[in-house]
Amino acid sequence: MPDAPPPRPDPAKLLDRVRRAARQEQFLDVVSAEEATRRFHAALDLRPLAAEEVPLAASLGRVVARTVTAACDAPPFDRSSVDGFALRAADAAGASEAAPRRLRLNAEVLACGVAPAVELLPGTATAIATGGMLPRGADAVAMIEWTALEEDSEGPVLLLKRPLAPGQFIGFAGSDIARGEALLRAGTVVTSREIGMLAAAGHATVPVVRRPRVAVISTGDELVPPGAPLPPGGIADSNAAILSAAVVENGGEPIPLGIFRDEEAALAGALRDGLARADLVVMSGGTSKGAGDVSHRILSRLEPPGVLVHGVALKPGKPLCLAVSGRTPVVVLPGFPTSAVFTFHEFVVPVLRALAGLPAREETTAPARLAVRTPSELGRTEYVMVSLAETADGLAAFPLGKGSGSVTAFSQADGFFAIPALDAGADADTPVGVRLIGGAARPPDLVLIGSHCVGLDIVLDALAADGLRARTLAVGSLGGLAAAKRGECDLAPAHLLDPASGAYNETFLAPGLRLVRGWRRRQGVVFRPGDPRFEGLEGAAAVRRAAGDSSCLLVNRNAGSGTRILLDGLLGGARPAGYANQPKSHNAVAAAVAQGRADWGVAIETVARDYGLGFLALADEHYDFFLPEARAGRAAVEAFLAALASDTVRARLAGAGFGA
Ligand SMILES: Nc1nc2c(c(=O)[nH]1)N[C@H]1C(S)=C(S)[C@@H](COP(=O)(O)OP(=O)(O)OC[C@H]3O[C@@H](n4cnc5c(N)ncnc54)[C@H](O)[C@@H]3O)O[C@H]1N2
Ligand code: MOO
Repeated sequence: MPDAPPPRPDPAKLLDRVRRAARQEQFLDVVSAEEATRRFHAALDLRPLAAEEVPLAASLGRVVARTVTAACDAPPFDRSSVDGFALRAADAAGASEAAPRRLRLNAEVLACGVAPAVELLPGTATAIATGGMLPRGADAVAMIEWTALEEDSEGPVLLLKRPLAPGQFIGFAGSDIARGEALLRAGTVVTSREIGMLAAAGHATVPVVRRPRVAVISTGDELVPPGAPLPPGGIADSNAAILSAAVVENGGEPIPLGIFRDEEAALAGALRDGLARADLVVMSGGTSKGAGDVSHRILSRLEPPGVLVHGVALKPGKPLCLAVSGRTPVVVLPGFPTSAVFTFHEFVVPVLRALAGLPAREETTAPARLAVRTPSELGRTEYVMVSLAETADGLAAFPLGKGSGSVTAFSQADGFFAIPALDAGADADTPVGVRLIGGAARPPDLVLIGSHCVGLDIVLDALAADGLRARTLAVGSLGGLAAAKRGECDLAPAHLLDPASGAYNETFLAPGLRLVRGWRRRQGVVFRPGDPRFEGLEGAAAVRRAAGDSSCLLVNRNAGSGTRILLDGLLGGARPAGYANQPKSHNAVAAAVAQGRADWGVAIETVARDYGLGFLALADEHYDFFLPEARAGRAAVEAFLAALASDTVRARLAGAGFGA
């Protein structure tokens, strides 16, 4: 875990934002998403790129550029479809077990790949294998099982015991594929099946649409390549990774140009490079800055028509910039990862697919009911990422509530719905149409809504090993309890302390709910190891001491959390320095202490250990599960309960620091 000092804001960026806000001119001209698309498409040539001929082996997933006709027949000649004897059907007329027809056997055996040399004359037969080429004169094949062989003075004789119809057991030339027939049409995506057909019809190569090359540029002084150590304030460049992969998913070929600082010459060079090598240039970051900033100055020097849109009335995605240099689209996506990927899918993917010759992406909308009231910003169409859960009355949509900066929202969401620009929000129970992302996924076997705990991953891993897929929605203990009461989940994990009784969870039980015991989590004071203000103290004493030391900065927790209730109880009305800093998770508390932005806080022991922090125990909290009676009999719920009770899972929980 990082133990970095606090990130330093880029003063130039901040100043620029302040100036812009003061001038109230954030963007050139904020337009609707429809208008943005109209302007963009009007300036582009959206026909598929030119064709290129590629070897069959390289054609998988490519888009056929023009109609491909069969170069030869399949099968290429009339052939036998059984092992037996080629003959004339007329010679088999009236044949039976009792009165077999006698045919003279020709001195030729037509194995596969043998060109017949002997013409089949009336009254004769030629041995032929499955796939063998029919000799001239033959019009049917008798299965070997219907025949017997004899020898007379003139040589071998075939006894045929059944009559045959003309054409019987013959696969005629061109009956599967006829030479000149259209095999594949433009726009077909090549799969293994198409490749087999092309090979059979005599093609070693196939004409496909050239893949649009997309230059991907990340901008930002804070960015580092994924996996590289994060300096203070550093952020992994996830946009380039997700955008490059999405380019491939939509028929393009990414050209990752890397990370560029907000430095005019370097960025201008990267853009020139992108324009020279690619059919489309996608940059991300630095676009919400006002006129006069680096990317703005660079884009203003594009060939006409240049910048078409800067600012779209939607969320996420307001600062999107759409430009065209000559015929090449240049798009600057917002830096925030959810905004970047969302606007990429809305504005860039349709262009990319058109250039790649792919049909527009299929979109499925599922009707659902909004689970909780969701506020939204007036003046912008807001797209809300949601997870779906099945209930007795259809689907319930849970907003992920992670914001534009999230790197997980787009991959964890099942879809999104829109709140119109003129609404300030949508009430709970509003019917919404959820546009599904990534097609209609199989619904999970088990839905857990409530508080998250790393211990839960241990139980769910055991279920996954048995092929059961669980979905967890972290909405906090109270949110989970409400969802359980509404029947929206199978289990609601919670750690709710009743301050009056000191008991966990029990007193929150409601009719129709059952309480399943989970595990205990040790809560305690976290501090940087070696800090003499804490080392060696007992938990409650450390709280008292720190609360009385104004140089000792606290990181608190949000109201309503079990941890906050515990801490408030111990503080007995004291308000130590830092009390107003109230993040919503154990990890945020640990990160603040580890990075030196605070000196102490209260978190669970496993998290303290993960961040390499010192820990002084305060209390054991119970992490349990509310189970709606109506869901109790479900096989996946039974499996969860069995896993929870199993020795292996219990041992793993204990190993991770969770008590029985
Ligand atoms: N005072 C105002 N502040 C902001 C406004 C505003 O109107 N007034 N707009 C907000 C909106 S909306 C968005 S969206 C963001 C977008 O800002 P930028 O496009 O200028 O992006 P940056 O400032 O460069 O970065 C924002 C954020 O995203 C992270 N980032 C950037 N690139 C990447 C990358 N390649 N991989 C991962 N993460 C990336 C960056 O570190 C920042 O945290 O601005 C709001 N602010
Ligand atoms: O438009 Mo920004 O994308 O709201 O977050």
